[in-house]
Amino acid sequence: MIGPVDSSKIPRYAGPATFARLPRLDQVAHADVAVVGVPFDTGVSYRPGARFAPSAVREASRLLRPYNPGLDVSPFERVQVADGGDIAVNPFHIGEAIETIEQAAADLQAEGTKLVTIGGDHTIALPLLRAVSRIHGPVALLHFDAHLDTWDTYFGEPYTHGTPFRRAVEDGILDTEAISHVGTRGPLYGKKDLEDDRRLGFGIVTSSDVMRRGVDETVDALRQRIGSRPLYVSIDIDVLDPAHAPGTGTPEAGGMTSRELLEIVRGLRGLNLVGADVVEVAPAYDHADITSVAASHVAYDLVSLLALKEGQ
Ligand SMILES: N=C(N)NCCCC(=O)O
Ligand SMILES: [Zn+2]
Ligand SMILES: [Zn+2]
Repeated sequence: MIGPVDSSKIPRYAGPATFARLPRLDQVAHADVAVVGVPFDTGVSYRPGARFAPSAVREASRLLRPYNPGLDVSPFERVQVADGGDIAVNPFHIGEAIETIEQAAADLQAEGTKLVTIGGDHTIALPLLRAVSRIHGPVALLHFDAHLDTWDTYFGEPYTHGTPFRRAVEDGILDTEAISHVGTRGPLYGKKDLEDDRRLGFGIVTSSDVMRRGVDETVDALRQRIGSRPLYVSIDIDVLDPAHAPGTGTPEAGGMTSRELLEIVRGLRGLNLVGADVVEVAPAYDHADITSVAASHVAYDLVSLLALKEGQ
């Protein structure tokens, strides 16, 4: 196993950044888990800039340490984890970008590598789900987000960051017995948004539900719905309150704390996780790397969950 650069020997701020100072994919014979950037933000409806998230999150991940006490695992000793670099996506053509992302993710997964991707805007969840469903069939989905992202079109366009999960249901790549939004809040276009969303099969745990029920009850309910199904986790960083994640494109007041999000993610231990993404970090709106640090820690916990599962 090739682990991260030892920060007790080489200062953690030295050298080019890979996620958690891990080796690059081309420096290992095989990776069980890869962290891959998808610098694409052509699908946004408001503030742009998520294309810069992969490099900002890598920079913010320099302080991650190799033992994860929250999950009692040293993920980089348990399985080979590597930084897969960025997928080179066309910023001028959303349709082509979606195809490139699906193919790149499918190629990596064909080698037996599980992916944690760093967006990019939420458009990228669609091709990533398409790629995992090629292997696993329809997957359960846990979607952490202030937004539903099940709207139909924006300006007549079907592929945007507000529409990936409607397209995914239409594609038949989600197991609609087990798809949930977590952290939903904020104004909608109309009540119909919620009716359409329910008709697609989604369950909703709002941000207020999390606050009222607490982490443990929330986790229990989510786990029951998911069972042993293959599970994909998509985390829009705007699920966090703007106080915890100012650096994002469509912020909504009244969100979860980063502590709540991390605890819920850790509560997914033992489930059949097959892939995950962390999207919508927009570094230009960030302050003191608050958002990139939160995203790097969430990604670290997702990698740890995969390491626990893959290293069995
Ligand atoms: N941040 C994501 N993924 N979607 C937000 C879309 C909200 C809107 O423009 O109405
Ligand atoms: Zn969102
Ligand atoms: Zn979203």
